[in-house]
Amino acid sequence: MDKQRLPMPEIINDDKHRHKQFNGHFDSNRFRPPKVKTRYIAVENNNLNRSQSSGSCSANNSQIAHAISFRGGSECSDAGILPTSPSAAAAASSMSTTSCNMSHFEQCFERLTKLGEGSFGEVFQVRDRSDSRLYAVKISKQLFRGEQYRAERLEEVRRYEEFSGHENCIRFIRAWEQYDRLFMQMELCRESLEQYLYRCRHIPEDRIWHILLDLLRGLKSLHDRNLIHLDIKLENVLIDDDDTCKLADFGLVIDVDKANNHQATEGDSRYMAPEILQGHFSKAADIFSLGIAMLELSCYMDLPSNGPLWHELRQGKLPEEFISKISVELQQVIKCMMSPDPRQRPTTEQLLAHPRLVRMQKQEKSMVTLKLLSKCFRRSRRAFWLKMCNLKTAAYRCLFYLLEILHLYKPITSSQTPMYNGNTATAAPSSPSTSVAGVPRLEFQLVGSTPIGNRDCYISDFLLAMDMDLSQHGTPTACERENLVNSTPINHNHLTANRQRSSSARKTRPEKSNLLSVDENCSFASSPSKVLETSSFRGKKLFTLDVDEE
Ligand SMILES: Nc1ncnc2c1ncn2[C@@H]1O[C@H](COP(=O)(O)OP(=O)(O)OP(=O)(O)O)[C@@H](O)[C@H]1O
Ligand SMILES: [Mg+2]
Repeated sequence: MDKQRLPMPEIINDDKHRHKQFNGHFDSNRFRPPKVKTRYIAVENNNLNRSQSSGSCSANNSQIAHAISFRGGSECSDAGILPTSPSAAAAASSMSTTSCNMSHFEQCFERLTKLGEGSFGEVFQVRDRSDSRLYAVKISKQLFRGEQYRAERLEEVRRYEEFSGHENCIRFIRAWEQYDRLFMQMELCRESLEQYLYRCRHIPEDRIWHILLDLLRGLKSLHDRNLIHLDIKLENVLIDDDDTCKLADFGLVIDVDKANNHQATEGDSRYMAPEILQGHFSKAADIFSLGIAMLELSCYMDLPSNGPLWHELRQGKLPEEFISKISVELQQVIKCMMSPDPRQRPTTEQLLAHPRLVRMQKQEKSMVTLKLLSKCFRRSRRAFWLKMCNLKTAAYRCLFYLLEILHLYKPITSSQTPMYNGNTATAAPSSPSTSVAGVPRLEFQLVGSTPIGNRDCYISDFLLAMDMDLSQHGTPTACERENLVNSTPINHNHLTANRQRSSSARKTRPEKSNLLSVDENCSFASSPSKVLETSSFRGKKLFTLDVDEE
C-alpha cells in the first residue's frame, strides 16, 4: 500500500533575519506555513440565491451547476440551475460526443494554465468559449462536506461581489457550484505581488509608495464597511495589466459588527498582528499585516512564521541591516504601521493623509486623461500584435503550401509512423531513433499541484478525470501516448505523481491547445532527408497572444 509522505518541516536558522530564498522556480506553497482554519461561522445564509438551497451535498443535486449570487437579495432572478449557453454547447459538442458529461466549467471554458494555489483553492487561467476572453477561475480544493463548510466558502463569493466595483479590489464575474465544489470566475491579473517580488527582487521606492497607495485605497473600502480582511499578504494582492494593485482573496473577511472574536480565523502567521494571539481582531490587525508586507516588499526580507525573530518584529525591533536601505520617510510609515500596540497604529484614512501619498493622489488626478490615453494605446498595441501574429501564421501557411506545390517536400507514405494532426492521424517522417509505432508528442505540462493536507483530491486530478471520462467515449487517435501532456511550459519536473497515477488518463483526446505544438522527432532537422512535414501545421495556429482583443 502507498504511504503518503508528509512534507518535512523546514529547519530555519533562527538567530538572524535573512533575505528571501529563491531556488530557481516559483513555488509559493513551499514557503507558506499551513493555515489553521477553525471556528469561523459568521455566515448568514438567508440571502443566498440558489434554487435549491438544501441538500446541495446530495450526489444527484451536486451534479447540476447552480449559479451563486448574493446580488440584489433573495429575489435575484439569475440564480439557480445554469443553462448551457448556445456557444458553450456548440463548443462542447464539437469537442466530444459526450458533452452532456462535461462540467459547466468544461463547457464554458478552455483551461489554459494554472496561475496559483492557496490553502482553499487552485486558480486557473481560462478562455471563455462564449467571448474568447481570458479570465481566472478559482476552484475550491475541498468538497463541500456539509452546509456550514459550504456556507463559509460562499461567504467569499458575497465579499468578492461586494468589492468587485472598486478599482483596487479584484473584479468578480460570477460563481457557481457543481460536484460539491465552488467555482469563481474573476478578472485575470498579470501576477501576484509575491510573484512580482520574486521577479524583480529590488523594487524602486517610488513603486513601493504606489503599491501602498493602491492597497490603502482597497483596504479603506473594506474598513469603511466595518469589515476586516485578516489575510493581507503579498500572495493576496494581484497586479493587473495596468500595474494597478488589487486586493483579492476575501475568504477570511469578517464583519466587526456581526462576528465576535470567536468567529474569526487568523490568516498567515508571517503577517499576523501580535494581538491576534490574544484573540483581539480589529482593523488595526490589517494595518499591521500591510505594514509588514511593505517591509518584506521594500527590503526583500524573508518573514519568519514563528520563533524569536517573529516576536522581535512584533516588539517594534526592525532589523537595522534591512530597514536602513530604505528612506527614512518610508521607514517611519512602516514602523508606525507595525506598532506593537494596535491603538498606536494609524487608520487607512490617516495613512492616506500622509504628505507623500497626498502628493501622489494629486498628481494622479492630473494624470487621469494621460492614463486613459496610455491604456487605450496599450490595448490597441496589443490588438495590433495579435493581428500581426495571425498574419504571420497565414504567411507561414502560404509558405508551406508553396513548398508543397513546388514539390520541395517528400510525400509521406502510410507505412510510416502515424502522428497526430488536428483530429486525424497522419503519417510522420520516420526517425532513426524511433522504431516503435507512434511518435511521442511533446507539448507543455500544466504544473502539478502542491500537496496540502486535508484535501479531497487534486483539482488537476478532478479536471483530468473529466478528460478521462471524455476519452472513454471520444475517438482515440494514434498519437495518444504516455508522453502526451498538456499546456503551459512551467516546470517539467512537476510531471510526477499526477502523471504516473493517471497514466491511463493520458490516453485521452489531445487538448486543443492554441499553443504551437512541437512534435518530438518530427522536426525538420531530425529527418535524415530534411523533409518538411507541412500537414501538421495546416490546421493549427502557429502564433497566439493570450490577450483580450479590444
Ligand atoms: N484573478 C487572478 N488572476 C491571476 N492570478 C490569480 C488570480 N486569483 C488568484 N490568483 C493566483 O492564485 C493564488 C491563490 O489564489 P487565492 O489567494 O485566491 O487562493 P486561496 O486558496 O484563497 O489562498 P490563501 O491560502 O491565501 O487563502 C494567488 O496567490 C495568485 O497567485
Ligand atoms: Mg490567497
